[in-house]
This record gives sequence, structure tokens and C-alpha cells, in this order.
Amino acid sequence: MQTNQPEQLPAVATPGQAASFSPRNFAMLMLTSLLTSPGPTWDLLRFLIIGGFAELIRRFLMFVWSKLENQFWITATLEEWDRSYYWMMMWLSKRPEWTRARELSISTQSFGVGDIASLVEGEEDGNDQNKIRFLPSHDRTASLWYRGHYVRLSRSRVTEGMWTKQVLTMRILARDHKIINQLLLDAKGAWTVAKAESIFIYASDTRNEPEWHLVASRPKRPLSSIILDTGIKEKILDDARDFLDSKKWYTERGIPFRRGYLLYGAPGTGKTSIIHSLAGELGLDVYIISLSRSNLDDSVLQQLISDLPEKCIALMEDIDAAFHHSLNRETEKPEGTAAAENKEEGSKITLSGLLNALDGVGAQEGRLLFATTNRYEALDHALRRPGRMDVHVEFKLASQYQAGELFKRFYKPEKASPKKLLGAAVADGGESGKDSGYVTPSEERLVDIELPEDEKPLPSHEKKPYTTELVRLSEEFKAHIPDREISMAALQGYLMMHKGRPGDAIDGVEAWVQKEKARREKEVKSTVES
Ligand SMILES: Nc1ncnc2c1ncn2[C@@H]1O[C@H](COP(=O)(O)OP(=O)(O)OP(=O)(O)O)[C@@H](O)[C@H]1O
Repeated sequence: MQTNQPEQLPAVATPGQAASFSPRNFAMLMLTSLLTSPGPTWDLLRFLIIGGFAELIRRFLMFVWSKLENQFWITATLEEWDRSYYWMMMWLSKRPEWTRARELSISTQSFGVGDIASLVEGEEDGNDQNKIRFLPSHDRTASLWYRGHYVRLSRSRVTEGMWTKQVLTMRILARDHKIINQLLLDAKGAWTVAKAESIFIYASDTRNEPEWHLVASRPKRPLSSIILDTGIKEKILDDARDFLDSKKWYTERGIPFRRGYLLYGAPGTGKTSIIHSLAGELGLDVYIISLSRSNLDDSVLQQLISDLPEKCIALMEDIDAAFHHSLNRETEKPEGTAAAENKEEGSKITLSGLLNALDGVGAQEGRLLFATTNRYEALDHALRRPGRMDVHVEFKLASQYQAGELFKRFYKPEKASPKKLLGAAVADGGESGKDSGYVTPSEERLVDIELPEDEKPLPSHEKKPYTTELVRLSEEFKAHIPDREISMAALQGYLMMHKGRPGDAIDGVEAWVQKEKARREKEVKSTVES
């Protein structure tokens, strides 16, 4: 059979046919002879042509099928790190379907909102941080009904560079697009309710594409728990509120709608704490920009700042630390010094890069920037100037007033149940002394309701010194604290050593203060020397 092939081929170009030769005739002739002639080579070619044709038909049918499917299914893909992913995962974790599912994933993740877990049957409620949730399994398709629509869900892991992220794909059998909006709104609504009790903290991932990731959620810290001298926290809060309400005012005057706060002063005086507390009070998320990160450079910083959401708190802690010893254009460290070496290993951002990122064209509007530093004088004037840092607030070491308030807060009794508080005005009104949260003697007398036997007040000799006595003890305590020499963090640390024992805290305070002063002096001396 093989010997026949060479004899057939020349027939294509016989002199008689040469007159009607055209590329089309030639191709047809070749195709006909291929499909009809015998032999293994021709069999193979035939197979390839028929197979190719079949593949073409398959693809066409797939195309038609996907077009048809698209008419009836709405598909949405949600990627981890995006907020919508967390809304949906939290919403899904509360769906009853998973309690009956035969195949499911178990998670103790909180999806940013720690205290809203749907409890697994049999689990006791309480302060357990690891509440269990059921979720659809990875790489399996799960289904549920939502408002009369059939929904198919699949979770998968996608690897991009060094990171693996989860992707949730939702397909809803519906023609009207509104249903997906409704589902997202429901999920977002449930999440927002839970979020009302928390603040969300985002940090940047600069290893791959620079982008923001949700890294933690914290319970809101009441502003009254931050003890500062009269009026300071109210001043910051009012200013921030006023700014957030003034977008139109800024736009009309052509002033960039941004506000910067520089909180400076000794370590442990409440700079970071007040920022988190304000975030809770204003309902804003916190975006932490760590300027000292080794892989942060000017362009990455610029992108991160321009990617901030419209209303948020951008937090730059220890803003001076990014530039080794000083954030000052004039200060150049000689080659080979420890500082110069530090720069090699540390942040690659420059002062002009930071200034550009803060108020260049790409800088986000509407954001509140909070920067903290322990070294106000080391900051370049360009960075401190209004427009970049509009409000400068000094945080000083503890005054006697602050020490006394901290003492009262620390030893105040556990919050009484609402029933016990009926008729008792527990005032909470700022530095006037009302914001300490403890019950003053006159208020105490107002409690005059019939309590169940097991909740009856203790006889006076068993009563803990929490009211008038607490005030007296706090006066005694603060008398031992020298004004502006000890940080609030150090005072808090000392009281922690005497948790539940205010008397012991007073007895040991004098000796502790002397030790603390000596430690601080040593610390200051070694800083000056270095
Ligand atoms: N004014 C304050 N009122 C109540 N608690 C305070 C105050 N200052 C500090 N603390 C407590 O001390 C600890 C440290 O405070 P924080 O981190 O806010 O200080 P900081 O000024 O940011 O310090 P650093 O400059 O070292 O970052 C926290 O646990 C906080 O509760």
C-alpha cells in the first residue's frame, strides 16, 4: 500500500489539469485525495482533520451553552482581602444550611467581627474567642436558597506569587440582576450591625502588589477610658467631627479635603490609644502605614496612600523612626555610621517621597491622618507645617489629676446590671470628675429598689471600698505621684501588679515611684549619650 502513494501524487499536476489550476482547486484536490486514499499517514491525517472538526463543534456548543447559561445565571466572584468577601463569609457562617450539610468546613475565623458567631449546637455562650462556625467546603459546590432563588457556591484557593488567597464564587439562578445587589446588601447589613461594636484595622501588603488587607478587629475603646488633661480629647474629637462634616466647605474654597493630626510626646502617654478610641467614636477604620518597613519605597507609599478609602484614619506611628535618627532634610549621616547602615536595611522612603504622598495629586481626599512621634523636634518643618499636620497635640507624662482618675477607673466596681442601676445616675461627663464611671455617694443613695435575695447588697462590713472610699483612696494615691514624671502606661503597669488590691497599691507606691524615677533618669542619660 505504501508503494502506491508516490504514484498518485504526480497525478495532481498533470498537464491537462495545469490549465485550470488555482489554489482553491489544489486544496480541494489535496483534501479529497487525503480523505479517500488508503495508508497509515493518510489515516492519521484523516483522524486529525475529523478530530479538529469535532473539537470545533464542541467549542461552538460550549460557547452557545455558556451564552444560554449567562441568560439564566448571575455569577459573582469575591476575593479574600476585599470587604465584600468578609461580608459574605460572615453571612454564610450564620446560614442554617451548614448545620445540616454533609460536607462542610469548620472555621473559628471571626471575619473581622469577633462577637457575632452563630454558636454550634451544644457550645456554651461566653467569652470564648474561638467560637465555631460552619462554612461551605473548599473546592466543592454547595447550594442554598435565597429569597426563592437557587444559589450555588464554591470556595477555592488561588495562588498568586507567594500568597494564596481564597475566592468565593456565587452563582444565582435569576434573570434579574437586582437579586445579587439584595444579597450583598443583606450580607453587608448583617456585618455592619456586628461592626458597630468593633473597629477594623488594615495594614499594607507590600510584598506583591501593594494593597490593603484587613488584619484585625478590636472592640471599640470608650473615649472616657483615655484620661487626659481637661478638654484635650474633646478638642480632637470635635475637630475631627467638624472636618468630616465640612466636605462642601473645603470644596468651595479649593482647599484639599484632608486633615492631619500630629500627636507627640513621651512614650506611654496615650497617643496610640486615643487614635483607636477616636476611630470607634467616629466609626472609621484604621489604616496603618508602617514607614519603617524595609520593603516600603516612595512609589509603594504613594500607591498605598492613593488607595485609601475616602473616609478613614490613616495612622503613621513613630513617624520619625522611618528615617533612622531623624526626619529632617538637613540631617545627613556620614557614610559608614550606624545610622547610615540602618538606612540601608530600613525603609527606602525619602522625606520628599513622604511629603508628595501626603499631599500630592494622588493623595486621597477625606482622610484623617494621625501621626505619632516621641521626637517632635526631630521632624522636618515641611512635614509639621499646617496643611500636612494641621493639629499638633502634646501628650505629657501623667499629672496628679490623671493618676487619680486612672486609679478610680482601675478599681471601680464591675458594671452593675441595668436593674440595679434603676434610679442610680451613673454620670459620665468628662474631666469634671464625672467621667470616671464610679458611683458617687449621693448617687449611691438613689438605689432604692427591691432586689432578689441573691442580689441583695452585702452587709456594710463586707462591702468593698468602691465608692466614697474609692475616691478617698484615689486622693491618697495621687498625692504620692510626682507631677509629669511618670507615664500613664507605667502607672497602669504598676496598678496591674496590685489588681483588686487598691490598699496594697497605695502602700507600695512611694517605693515604686522612687524606683521608677531612677529608671527614667538612667534611660534619659543613656539616650543623651547615644
Ligand atoms: N492617657 C491615658 N489614659 C489611659 N490609659 C493610658 C493613657 N496613656 C497610656 N495609657 C495606657 O498605656 C498603654 C500604652 O499607651 P499608648 O500605646 O497609647 O501610648 P503611646 O503614647 O502611643 O506610646 P508610644 O509613644 O510608646 O507608642 C495602653 O495600655 C494605655 O491603655
